[in-house]
Amino acid sequence: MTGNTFRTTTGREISAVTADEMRDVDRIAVTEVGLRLLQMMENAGRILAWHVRDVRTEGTAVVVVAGTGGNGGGGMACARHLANRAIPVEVVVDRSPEDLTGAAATQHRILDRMGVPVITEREWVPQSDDERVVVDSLVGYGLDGEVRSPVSQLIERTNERSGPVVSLDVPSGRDATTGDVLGTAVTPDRTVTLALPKTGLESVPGTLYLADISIPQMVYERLGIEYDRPFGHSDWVELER
Ligand SMILES: NC(=O)C1=CN([C@@H]2O[C@H](COP(=O)(O)OP(=O)(O)OC[C@H]3O[C@@H](n4cnc5c(N)ncnc54)[C@H](O)[C@@H]3O)[C@@H](O)[C@H]2O)[C@@H](O)CC1
Ligand SMILES: [K+]
Repeated sequence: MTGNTFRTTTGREISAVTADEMRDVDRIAVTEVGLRLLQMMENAGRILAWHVRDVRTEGTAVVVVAGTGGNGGGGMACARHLANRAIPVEVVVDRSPEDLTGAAATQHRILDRMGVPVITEREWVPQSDDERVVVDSLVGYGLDGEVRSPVSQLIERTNERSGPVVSLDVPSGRDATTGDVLGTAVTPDRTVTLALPKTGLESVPGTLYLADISIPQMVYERLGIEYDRPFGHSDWVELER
């Protein structure tokens, strides 16, 4: 990242945004364009599921570790798309499902009706030889400070896994704007960030992909953010490290 831009592996320049700028993008997309959170989340979850299938070795199961916000909702949508392809998937939520609200509660209810196993942090005691792919959808740009328990434990357990780790939007525990590790953070093999790359992703390890969640150019124009439609044939682009 130079200045405030990343480059795609095909040489296109892409603006990077801070967490506050991304919150503004989210807000304008909803209030001025009328996009709903569940629509953007569905794009996130579906493209994340593609990347999980891309890293997964045939026959390996997946565990999605989900928070209670938009990031968690994206992870649960991803779990649904994997279950629809008969890929063994289990969801670990960082508190009892009854405490989920909004979009995360909607995603959870669907998984529950589909019979996708959803367990709590206390019930997730992974074996050391657990080769499963771990999807990190605990927290994205909504991290409000040092990571608190039980999220900190879930981050540690995710890092102890030997299987591949895919983070949604921002590796949990990293400040989306500065990239600082706030206590502890997931070390991903790949990060699938949404709409525009976050400035804090510059020093994050692993490969980095940008996913299209259907936010139109007019939102960026409204906010004075340089944006020239990075998505062509594919729903995602790889960003240079
Ligand atoms: N346009 C966009 O950028 C969109 C973003 N979406 C997703 O929504 C996320 C933002 O959603 P939210 O604003 O709900 O926030 P997040 O989902 O990023 O974070 C909130 C969650 O993190 C937990 N949390 C926050 N600070 C914590 C701390 N210090 N210690 C422990 N837990 C902590 C909260 O309890 C909650 O579970 C993005 O990162 C992205 O993944 C998608 O839903 C689609 C639209
Ligand atoms: K995350």
